[in-house]
Amino acid sequence: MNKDNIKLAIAPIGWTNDDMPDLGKENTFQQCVSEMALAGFSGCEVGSKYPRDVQTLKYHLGLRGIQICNAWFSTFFANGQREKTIDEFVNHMNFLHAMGAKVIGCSEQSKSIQGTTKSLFEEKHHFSDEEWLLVADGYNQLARIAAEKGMQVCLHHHMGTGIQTTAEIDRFMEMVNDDVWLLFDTGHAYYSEGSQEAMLAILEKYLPRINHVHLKDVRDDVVAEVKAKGLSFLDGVRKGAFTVPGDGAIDFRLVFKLLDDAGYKGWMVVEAEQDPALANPLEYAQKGRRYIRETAGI
Ligand SMILES: O=C1C[C@@H](O)[C@H](O)[C@@H](O)C1=O
Ligand SMILES: [Co+2]
Repeated sequence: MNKDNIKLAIAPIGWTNDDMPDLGKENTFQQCVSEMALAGFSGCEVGSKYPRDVQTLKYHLGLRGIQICNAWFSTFFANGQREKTIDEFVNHMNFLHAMGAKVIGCSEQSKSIQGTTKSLFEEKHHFSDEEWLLVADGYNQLARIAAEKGMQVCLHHHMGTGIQTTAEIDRFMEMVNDDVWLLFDTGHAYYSEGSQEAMLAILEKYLPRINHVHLKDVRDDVVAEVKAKGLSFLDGVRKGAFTVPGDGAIDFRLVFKLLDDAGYKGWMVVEAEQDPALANPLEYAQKGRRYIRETAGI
């Protein structure tokens, strides 16, 4: 890949899991960001253990040559919580802006089952026409607010949410304005659609609308178990559904080629939540970094 176009980051969720804070609770913020730098990354997203004071966070990241590229934001438009979502979004955006990030990765969490014990493949919510209108209108509004700060909003399609499948991503992207972008997550696309081809089809279709990329690999045998036993999203994470690029079923050479051919400019973030007691975060960060060097040439 063209190394002038790409910056490589890693998500802190491999050290301490924000969805299940008991996973990796022993890992400290400073250990996490030191190991990110040691593994060869120059950026990261924001985890629950990070200091939220801008000066303190900049100080610790500056020591290690790490930049903040994005932080997850949950929206609740379909639930009718428009004003509350927008108020919280403005605070979140201002924090990210102060940290120098350019994108704000959002996930529509109304009726999401990602943090519940519900069966991932059997009990997911499907938005009604009315809910879709609320979501699209809300995201158009967030994009307008972000543009005033010179920032961009992107939607994180996610397992267990109302915007998970190819059809749901299509519907969302058709309904929103062109200044709402897509955060493409390889792992969630593969997990949802069940094949490399379907995952790549989403990437190819939305290349001009993708402004942030999460690189997650998937272990097929764990996904099969989640399906067969009717397990939840979090059960799957604990069992190791996700891992770093090069350690699962996805052939990332095709992902990198599509992005490179399209002239993608921006961050690629290794994001591989699994149990840190089973997958040493530094070891896996190094493994993912090595694979990217060998396959993307960066
Ligand atoms: O971007 C993400 C953030 C996490 O909190 C989430 O559950 C994970 O799967 C993901 O893709
Ligand atoms: Co992600």
